[in-house]
Amino acid sequence: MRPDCRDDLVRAHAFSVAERDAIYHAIETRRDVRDQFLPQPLPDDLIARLLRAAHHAPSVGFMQPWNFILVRDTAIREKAFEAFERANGEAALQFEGARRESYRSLKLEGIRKAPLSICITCDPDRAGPVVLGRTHNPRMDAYSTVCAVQNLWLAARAEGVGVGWVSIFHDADIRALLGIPERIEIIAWLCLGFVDELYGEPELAVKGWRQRLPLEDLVFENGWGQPQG
Ligand SMILES: Cc1cc2c(cc1C)N(C[C@H](O)[C@H](O)[C@H](O)COP(=O)(O)O)c1[nH]c(=O)[nH]c(=O)c1N2
Repeated sequence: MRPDCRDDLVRAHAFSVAERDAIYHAIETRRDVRDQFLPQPLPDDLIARLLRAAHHAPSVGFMQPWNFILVRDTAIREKAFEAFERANGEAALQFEGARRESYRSLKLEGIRKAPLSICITCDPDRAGPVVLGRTHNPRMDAYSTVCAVQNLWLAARAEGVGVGWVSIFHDADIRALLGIPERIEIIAWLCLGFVDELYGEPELAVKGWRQRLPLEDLVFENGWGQPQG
């Protein structure tokens, strides 16, 4: 056996079992939160840890294109909620009949209830016009910013903080509300706060909107549509 194939060497960089389990626990119990927010403000040191987690996300060419706009102000959050309501009325009309009624019964934001919102943006110019890894796909900077969102979301789960992503807006409304320049892309509006409970499964699944797909149907091998052997 080659010495570098010894099991203890191959696994030298793995976490301990307890650490590994904690990571999977955070991943599997992370939830999108809409209605379970408590009003207590989040401590500054906790918010700093969440932002640090987000800032340690991978990014194309290490461009770190993100900014984080913290919105605690009640009047601004109220205006964001009004923007959501306008867009949500339009969204409901995309569905017909019972599905529309079902959509209307869902709560799809926690903007007013959560004590903190964070708008996460992407600056495409952060690292100059030519970015290592972005040349053939300009969306890579946005994808990087989404990685930051997910880091924050998982760290929040570990901290007992609920996060809800709200995307039912016209960008122009949020841009005007927060003074975001045209060249900056709005990636996410996140609602954050401590929670009184968390769903064990996605709320949309619990409420019958849509179920988790079987993983085996989504995994191919060596080509599109080829099931695993
Ligand atoms: C890009 C993006 C955008 C949105 C979301 C997610 C993501 C990734 N989600 C949350 C989404 O509904 C939720 O993640 C799924 O239903 C799965 O549930 P869990 O996140 O596992 O609880 C979401 N939820 C909601 O109530 N209103 C919204 O506008 C959005 N927008």
